[in-house]
Amino acid sequence: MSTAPRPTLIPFVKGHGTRNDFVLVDDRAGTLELDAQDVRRLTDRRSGVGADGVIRLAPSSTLPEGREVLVAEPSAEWFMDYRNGDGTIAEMCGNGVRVFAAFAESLGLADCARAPFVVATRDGVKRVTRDIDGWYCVDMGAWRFPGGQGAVTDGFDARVQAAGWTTGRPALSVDLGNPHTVVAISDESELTGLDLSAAPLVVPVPETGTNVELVVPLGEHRRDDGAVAGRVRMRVHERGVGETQSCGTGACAAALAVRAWAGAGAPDVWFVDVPGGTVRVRVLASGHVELAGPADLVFAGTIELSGRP
Ligand SMILES: N[C@@H](CCC[C@H](N)C(=O)O)C(=O)O
Repeated sequence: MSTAPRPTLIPFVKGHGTRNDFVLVDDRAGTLELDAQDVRRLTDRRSGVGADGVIRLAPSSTLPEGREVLVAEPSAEWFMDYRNGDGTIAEMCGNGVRVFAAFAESLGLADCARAPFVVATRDGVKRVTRDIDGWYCVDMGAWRFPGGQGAVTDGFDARVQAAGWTTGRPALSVDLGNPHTVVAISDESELTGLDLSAAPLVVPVPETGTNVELVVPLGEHRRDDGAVAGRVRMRVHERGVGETQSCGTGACAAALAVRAWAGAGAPDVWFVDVPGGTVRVRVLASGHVELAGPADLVFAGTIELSGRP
């Protein structure tokens, strides 16, 4: 075991995507070990930087999951090592991967307006581009309803009970690499008034936990280009974090669930309004789903990580 003291002054950049916020750490050397306690220290909103999660940028070759990705996609040089605020590891983060791309651009590792940036994640490869409005578009890959075709036919395979509800309501599980459970709320004032300070109960209890999206379908509208798009309002309680202002994989899950409930002929493009802004979800003919939205880097600093109890 090495006796060399690890560096305790960690430079970081703070970023967010529709106010889902992250501490970004540049570990191009691939030598920084962040444990769960470090993550909780970084994300603490009073004694740390404050964020929903931590994202470490590291060479894919330095992590087993990264090496696995490199076999299939040798250009996926950089790995998005995402951790929830409570220190747990999650497979994927949709807002995070956009912010990761903006961070990589700031380090000169990518130019998403010129060529897709190929990111290695625990959910495989994600390709990120930047459009003329400055939004980052991510091919999030394949998605599925774990309840199978039955879930699509019946529309539901689970029940969710939020605080104040006397009983569970029908919900749909959606797998975006990480787990989601989507429940529809009929009116916006009920959604606004919901107490999400505790995780809603989900039955059957998901083995590895779940992110819960509470959504109000807002109907469909014709856009200027003639295409029809759907709109959804959403609040989310994230596994390993609590209520957040936005969740990119959650927005994809919400759009996919509402589209399935709407039945044949439902639009492929959905705008998802979250407390922190709006993102766009597009269901692609390839069977993949695309997430688009802003990504902002807001400040940089250095934080002391020593003095662990
Ligand atoms: N905010 C993220 C999702 C982060 C991971 C999630 N909390 C989980 O544990 O699965 C997003 O934008 O997708």
